[in-house]
Amino acid sequence: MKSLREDALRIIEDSISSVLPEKAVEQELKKLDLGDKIYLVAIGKAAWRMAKSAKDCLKEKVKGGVVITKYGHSQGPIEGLKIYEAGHPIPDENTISSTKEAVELAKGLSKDDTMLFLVSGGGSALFELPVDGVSLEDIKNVTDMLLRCGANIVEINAIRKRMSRVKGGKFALMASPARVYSLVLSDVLGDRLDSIASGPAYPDSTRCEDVRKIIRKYDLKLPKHILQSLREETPKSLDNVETRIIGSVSKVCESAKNVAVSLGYNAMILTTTLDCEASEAGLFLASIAREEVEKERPLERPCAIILGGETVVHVKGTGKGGRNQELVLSAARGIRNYPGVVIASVGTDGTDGPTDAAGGIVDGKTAYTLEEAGIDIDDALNDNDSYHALQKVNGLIKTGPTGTNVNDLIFILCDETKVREN
Ligand SMILES: Nc1ncnc2c1ncn2[C@@H]1O[C@H](COP(=O)(O)OP(=O)(O)OP(=O)(O)O)[C@@H](O)[C@H]1O
Ligand SMILES: O=C(O)[C@H](O)CO
Ligand SMILES: [Mg+2]
Repeated sequence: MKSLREDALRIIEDSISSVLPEKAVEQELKKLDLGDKIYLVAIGKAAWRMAKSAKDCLKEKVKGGVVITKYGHSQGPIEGLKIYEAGHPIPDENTISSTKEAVELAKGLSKDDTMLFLVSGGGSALFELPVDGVSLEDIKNVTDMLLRCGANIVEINAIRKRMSRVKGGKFALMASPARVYSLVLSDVLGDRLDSIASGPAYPDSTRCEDVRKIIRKYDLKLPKHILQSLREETPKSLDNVETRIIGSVSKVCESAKNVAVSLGYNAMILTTTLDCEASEAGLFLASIAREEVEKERPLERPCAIILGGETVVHVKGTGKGGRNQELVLSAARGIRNYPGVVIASVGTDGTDGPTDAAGGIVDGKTAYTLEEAGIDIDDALNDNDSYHALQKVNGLIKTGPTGTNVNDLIFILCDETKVREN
């Protein structure tokens, strides 16, 4: 063990590195025998990096492929693969033209071929070919409406799947009789495989009646021809697909736990689906930390209590910040004068809200130091200005873009300092 802060930063660095797409793809491919006629399709924000790693591992066994990622996310040519960039979060013409290439490739496969399908978050916007009677313009309009209405990703994607010829398991059907191996980097809490990138190669668990409920719940005003497309049911089973999750918030949490144990902490994972309001989560974490110091539970100290998830912020102020920064700033109020406690929270993609920080870190001195500097934490939270407050107390964590995206890692570290200081 070093200082709580140093250990916290080490836990963050090592656990994020365990879910970098390159490493995760390589580790999984080493375990699989995909034959020597492999065709690759990669979609999502991590598509280029996943495809590069796969090509480096499988070399000339890869006979061709298509990579579709967000503008600015590809890093040059990969031999033998076609690389495309397209619109995100709203699809555009390039989404359609590059998806057509992937569809042509899939339809041309025979039973001796294998498709390696690499999936990451953002895939819903980047991989799209509308069903007959639905235009790109329709897809753009409905996507915009869905992103604004407050529906969650499972609900949004239940609708997108039905307007699409490739989502909701339909892409895997096109590749039949070839086998499809799908490696997935999850950005959906609970790792619902049919929701991640709208599950192009996974049986859909949502039904048309769910879609009707979602339309009513958010009072969506959709044109008749769109409603018509939403009546078509999606595949409920696929017999040519195998799927592995190679990165997720659960994996980051497991890895954080292992690093904490190796540094000498007793460690546990409390949840991997934290999804409440960020400032409430901060207060809750602070109360757990106090329980540790005062009552030595749930773990014996020194200890690490680890959570994964994605909290939400209803932005009302005009300040600068992100959900992770807001969570720890809120927590600082509850661990005031507890010297043996640190609470940290980071987005694994290295970006927390519209800021250059990945998240934040606070300890028992943070609240006091802010007061000395004339900053009121409640005022800062009300103005959603966590960035500037944390900046004053060396509380920002900056990693730069990490190249992965598997939600957020949040944890408490407690050492054996017995008492609360006054
Ligand atoms: N001043 C602020 N304080 C706190 N949170 C904010 C502030 N401004 C924006 N946000 C939050 O930041 C969120 C966007 O953050 P971020 O870019 O990390 O998104 P994301 O959900 O991680 O998306 P992606 O999947 O593209 O990584 C918004 O949903 C909003 O709630
Ligand atoms: O692309 C999507 O649908 C989201 O990123 C969830 O995977
Ligand atoms: Mg993010």
